[in-house]
Amino acid sequence: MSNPLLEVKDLHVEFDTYDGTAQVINGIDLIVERGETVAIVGESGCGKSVTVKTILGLLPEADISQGEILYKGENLLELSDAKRHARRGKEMSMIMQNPMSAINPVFTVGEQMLDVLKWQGQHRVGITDWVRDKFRSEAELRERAIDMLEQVDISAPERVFESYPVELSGGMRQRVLIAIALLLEPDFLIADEPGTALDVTTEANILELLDDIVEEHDTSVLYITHDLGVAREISDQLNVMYAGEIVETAPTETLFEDPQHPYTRGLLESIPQLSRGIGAGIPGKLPDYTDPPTGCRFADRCPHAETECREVVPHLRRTEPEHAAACHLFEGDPHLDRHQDAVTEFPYIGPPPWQADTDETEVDVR
Ligand SMILES: Nc1ncnc2c1ncn2[C@@H]1O[C@H](COP(=O)(O)OP(=O)(O)OP(=O)(O)O)[C@@H](O)[C@H]1O
Ligand code: NI
Repeated sequence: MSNPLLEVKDLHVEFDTYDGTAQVINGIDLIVERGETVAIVGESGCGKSVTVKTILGLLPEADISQGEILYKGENLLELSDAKRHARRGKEMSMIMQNPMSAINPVFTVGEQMLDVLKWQGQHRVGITDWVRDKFRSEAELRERAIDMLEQVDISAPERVFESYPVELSGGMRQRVLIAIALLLEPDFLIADEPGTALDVTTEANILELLDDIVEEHDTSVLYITHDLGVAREISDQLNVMYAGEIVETAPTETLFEDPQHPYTRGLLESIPQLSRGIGAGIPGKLPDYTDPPTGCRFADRCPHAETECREVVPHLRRTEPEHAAACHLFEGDPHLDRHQDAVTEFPYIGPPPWQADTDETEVDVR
């Protein structure tokens, strides 16, 4: 059977807020196979960052009320802080959403890179490695850091090595962050919207770069984005997230060819409006996490919602061998039939946007 690198099972994450308990993550299941790039897409506030920060153990204020996070078969939630920290150092690495907040402004790029090489690497290595690392000369470490800067396509690596973060452009800083994240050759890389702070061309470059590096080092990646186009480009498996739940998951191409959940379909249809943000094409907004709906969290925005949808939580279920959706329209065969009707009457579910384009072209030609 499969032996995934990461398996998140029925994860629930809550926060205490002034308005009460915010039930942000509501039973997420997630699998990252070895060597695979998995994306999570969803609109702003749907819980993407909370999910990845929980995986990395970076949210001490969060209450993880239920669930398991298995990494190489070991439940991270049961590990001591020290052990978790060690995993994070070598095996897992993260590229943060905001490059400026993730880099320390008072140290040069080089100082920060050397720091990672000297200290973080130590947690993971055996004693022989440790002794070897300890006596490895500063010059050697410097060489390795500069080599990594070169690998992320920084053309003047020596100069960047000596620079302070403020002296660099946003794109350059993001490259530096990628270099730092890859320094210890992690098995697992989490990238939380590494492109958001950048202009489109720079983002495309960064994506390409990440893709190359990941292939070369056989790294598994969990990639967070609110951009379906980006997710399509970079991922093998796609998870659509809505209000702290995974509402649909499938191999990326399958998901684009046969989107099933009404939310996914809404997202695909609103691609032309992406400049206004994902989800902007779907009327309504995310529910209040301190007072979430009883049934489907998307029901209020779903023109096809029925009584059952408002009363019963739809769980993620397999609809095809590699495809799962959390929607009552897909529960059992009779419901599948019901879905066939829904396809024609559902306002968001016309033909997918790219097919609509093709049809139009054909009409023009005639
Ligand atoms: N430490 C916290 N305490 C209380 N609520 C939090 C905390 N961190 C996040 N939240 C809430 O959890 C929800 C999900 O936030 P999250 O940052 O995961 O969204 P996101 O999907 O990453 O959005 P974006 O695309 O804007 O980054 C939000 O409503 C947010 O206010
Ligand atoms: Ni986020």
